[in-house]
Amino acid sequence: MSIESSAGRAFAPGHITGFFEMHDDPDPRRKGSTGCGVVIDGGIDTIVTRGVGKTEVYLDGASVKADTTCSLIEQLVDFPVHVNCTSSIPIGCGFGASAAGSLSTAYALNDAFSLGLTSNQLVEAVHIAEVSNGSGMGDVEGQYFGGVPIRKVPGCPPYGVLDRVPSPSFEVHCIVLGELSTGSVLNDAGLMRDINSAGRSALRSLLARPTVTNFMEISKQFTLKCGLASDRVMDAIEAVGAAGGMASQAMLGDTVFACSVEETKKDVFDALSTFAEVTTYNVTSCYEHPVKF
Ligand SMILES: Nc1ncnc2c1ncn2[C@@H]1O[C@H](COP(=O)(O)OP(=O)(O)OP(=O)(O)O)[C@@H](O)[C@H]1O
Ligand SMILES: CC(C)(CO)[C@@H](O)C(=O)[O-]
Repeated sequence: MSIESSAGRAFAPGHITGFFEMHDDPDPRRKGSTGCGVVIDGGIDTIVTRGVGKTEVYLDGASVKADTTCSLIEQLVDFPVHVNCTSSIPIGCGFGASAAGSLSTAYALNDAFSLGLTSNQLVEAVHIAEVSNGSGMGDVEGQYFGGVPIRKVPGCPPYGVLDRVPSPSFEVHCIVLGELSTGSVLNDAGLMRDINSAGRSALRSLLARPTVTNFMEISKQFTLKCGLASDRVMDAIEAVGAAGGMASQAMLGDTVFACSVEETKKDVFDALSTFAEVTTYNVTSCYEHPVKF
């Protein structure tokens, strides 16, 4: 329901990718990534109203360029929109912020202006905006699916095929050490060859044993193979391992995400704290059970 006439509000969660493979295709709906990640309870909360003159996007109070969100809006409506995003995830650090900002905008527009679109139609519009701007390749599919989504076939519905690592809810602890531009990695053909070959075998291994522990282990192996990690990222991953937890690099960011069983949670948190401020998010999932990886 709209919060007032011609205003809409929606939240979309962040998504951290552990490993991925890119798939090119002339049809943007089929172009995208396969891989696996986690959907977190931090994300972007967006309010939209009809704009005056031109579309404007504000993020945490400041005006931003937001090309992805602007291309999404152009697909859905033919009038200017005022977009006000509030984020509880870092931007440009591997949390899928461009997709979360665009997906929340899509839901809010659908509500505010009674567009009558389904979730799949909104996801398709965001997916097209993401791949045509090179800001993401599969985050939006993960975000709408939730939990620990496995992207088995690239693209938006009905082309993309998703599944999930079955798991109760658990926490992920994150540290951001810097920024990594998604575009600069995706446009580097040499780097992408290594990433794609590592991503393909990672997906095969995960599907053979789809558990959170295996996801974390495979993501770490992927991080080691594709060489995107800074020294500090590698040191933090090692420190978490020594503290009894599991950690990997958030793709594509200069960011580490970690999880652990209850017994080592404090040690893992303390280990990460020596590198940077730790933010803890919850990964919601399909069933409830005391966490036991
Ligand atoms: N509605 C929005 N809210 C926030 N950022 C947005 C929005 N639309 C577009 N953006 C832009 O997305 C960029 C961040 O995207 P980028 O792909 O670099 O990282 P990310 O989406 O946070 O992480 P990932 O590496 O997981 O894709 C920022 O420059 C920001 O301006
Ligand atoms: C390309 C990517 C790793 C970073 O944005 C992510 O969008 C994904 O998993 O497709």
